Amino acid sequence: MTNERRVLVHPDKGALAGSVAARFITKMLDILDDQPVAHVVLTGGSMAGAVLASVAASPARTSIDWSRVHFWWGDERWVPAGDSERNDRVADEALLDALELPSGNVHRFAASDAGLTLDEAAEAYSRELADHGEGAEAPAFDITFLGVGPDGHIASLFPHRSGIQVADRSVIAVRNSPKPPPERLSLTRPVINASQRIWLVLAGADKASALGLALAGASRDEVPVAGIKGRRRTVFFVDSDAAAEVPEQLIARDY
Ligand SMILES: O=C(O)[C@H](O)[C@@H](O)[C@H](O)[C@H](O)COP(=O)(O)O
Repeated sequence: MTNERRVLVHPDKGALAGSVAARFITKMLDILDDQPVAHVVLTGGSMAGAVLASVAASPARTSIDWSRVHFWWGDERWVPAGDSERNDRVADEALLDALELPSGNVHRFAASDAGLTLDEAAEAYSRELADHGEGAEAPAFDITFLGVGPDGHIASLFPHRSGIQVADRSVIAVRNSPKPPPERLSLTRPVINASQRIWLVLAGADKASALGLALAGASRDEVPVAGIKGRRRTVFFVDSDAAAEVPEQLIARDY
């Protein structure tokens, strides 16, 4: 097995969501065969919603003992609980509401109306990560999903901002985000890269340039996704529009 980054191209968004959902269910079964608990990081964005909705719609999802799965988020927007702008709303509506999960398995970032400052909320999530880290600052996540912005941002780590360079903490408070809302919470790059598997899901022509640059060796300061690599596997699941600028030798077509 190689730890090189791989790009799997699908004909369109529907095929992409279905393929990632099917692989997720299969991989979760494998992981839970080998270990008592799995840790999964979720993301916001439309493709993440489509993947999770496809998991929810799959009859095979009942074969997973979801009580052994812990869900975390890569980033969150600093808005009130339940706000339609929150990244956890995407996951709740697409999948989590349909699963009978113990509440202790769902690890949300604090909401802006929880009575904490942004910095306190970052510290609270750091502590929660460490509580499940078995001695490390965070769990070695089994699967981390990431969306990628047209500017190459992942989680709330944006180009030419200090967040992508932070390595001394697991969670940062983000202010003046170039994408609204301005205040956010985000995992840092080292914690994301400590994941066993990182699955990036991207669709659309507006992602082609960022993906092409990242795979061609751009700096993480310029294109944050360029700095992302999991311990065992890093897979870019993309549609053909997003793949337009990927070097041909890196492409595997999944159809
Ligand atoms: O916090 C956010 O603003 C979003 O979560 C964002 O980071 C998203 O993940 C990417 O922009 C990809 O989104 P799409 O899948 O909708 O293109």
